[in-house]
Amino acid sequence: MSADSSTETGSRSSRPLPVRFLTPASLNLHRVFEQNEQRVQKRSGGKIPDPTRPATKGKPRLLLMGQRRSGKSSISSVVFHKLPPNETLFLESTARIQKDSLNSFMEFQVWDFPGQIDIFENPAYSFDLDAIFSEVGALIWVVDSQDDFSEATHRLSMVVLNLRRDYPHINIEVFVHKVDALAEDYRQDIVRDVRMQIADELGDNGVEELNMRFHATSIYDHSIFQAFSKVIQQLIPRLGQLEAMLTNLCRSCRFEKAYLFDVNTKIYIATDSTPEDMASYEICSDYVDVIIDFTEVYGSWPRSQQWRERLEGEPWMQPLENQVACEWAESTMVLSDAQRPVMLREVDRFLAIVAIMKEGSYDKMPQINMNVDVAVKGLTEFFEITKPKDSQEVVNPVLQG
Ligand SMILES: Nc1nc2c(ncn2[C@@H]2O[C@H](COP(=O)(O)OP(=O)(O)OP(=O)(O)O)[C@@H](O)[C@H]2O)c(=O)[nH]1
Repeated sequence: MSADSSTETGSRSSRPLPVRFLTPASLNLHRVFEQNEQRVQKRSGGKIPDPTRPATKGKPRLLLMGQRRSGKSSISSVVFHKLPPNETLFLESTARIQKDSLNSFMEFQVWDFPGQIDIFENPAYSFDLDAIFSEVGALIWVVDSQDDFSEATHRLSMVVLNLRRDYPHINIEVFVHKVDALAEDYRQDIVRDVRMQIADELGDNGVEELNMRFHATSIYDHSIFQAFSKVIQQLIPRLGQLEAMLTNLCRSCRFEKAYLFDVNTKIYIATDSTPEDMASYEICSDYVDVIIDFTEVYGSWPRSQQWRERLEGEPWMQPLENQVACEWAESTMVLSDAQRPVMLREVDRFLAIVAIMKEGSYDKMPQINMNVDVAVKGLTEFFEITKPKDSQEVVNPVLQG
């Protein structure tokens, strides 16, 4: 879609909005980097992803591990291949490690491990641990919350004990999964139980610090995308600077909330510093869906194609040769219930800024668009600066029994 698809309903507020102009000076990223370094260290407890460390040297790898039928393949299929959640009922059990290379804003791989294989204990299999764990960005351990999870927590504890000496940098993320069957109030109780079981097991083995994060997830709502967003954000060097840019944009444009989305997966790779809430993520994520559906029907392509195919080919808003050239995609819509405009602006072929604006700010769209232009330039420069120098894939053969 090349044109602005702005629509507006309801009355506009006459109250003038103090929309500030961002200037190109805001693009002095090196200065911004320095200013924010301390703040980021404080917020992340000193654990900033270091772009030079081995885990992110090549294509970062996400490992999906856990018990049989815990939902690993379903998660991968729903998040990265747009499989409708109901269709995961027909997925077959994974027999071998499934390696998926994803061509997204950042190149990374997802390895789906068969639940029945215990790579540390099963003598029938011989694994080159270095080939598996040396390039890992995060190990995602999936626990089925609808099942007895004592075996799952025990196996995770064994994995942690086996990995901590040789691969201490690996981020371990625990997805307490299938929480859709649990009442809202009960979900955090289950997460707490899982956490306590793991803490007890590790404590019995002399490990006091529980160096992992827990997420309540389900493929039937947005929680799985939110959890993956957190996982991916750990892999982004200088995430704090991205957040600072979005916070700056929110202040200058009076946005309530802004996200930088990977449109293909609907993972958000950064947001501003205001507290995160599921509702705003859902609105923005659904808006990405609307725009994608709309462009499939009315976009600049000769025929409707799958989004994935387009991403692998031309940029998402590439105009046809015989059409008037457009430089980017943008869209604004006013939600009829809350009178709050939502806007989307393409950053590059993979990324888009999606923001919820304050009521009445639609009147200020020209200034807002100019500020967003500056932010887009800043983001483009950010990714240029932080692009890994040596992003060539390191091929590590994995021995399978
Ligand atoms: N209710 C519910 N069911 C889920 C969810 N995620 C996955 N499932 C179901 O769990 C079952 C097993 O899912 P799989 O993705 O095949 O599990 P797996 O961990 O890959 O299993 P293995 O390949 O045997 O290791 C399927 O019937 C899915 O539909 C979820 O969030 N909620």
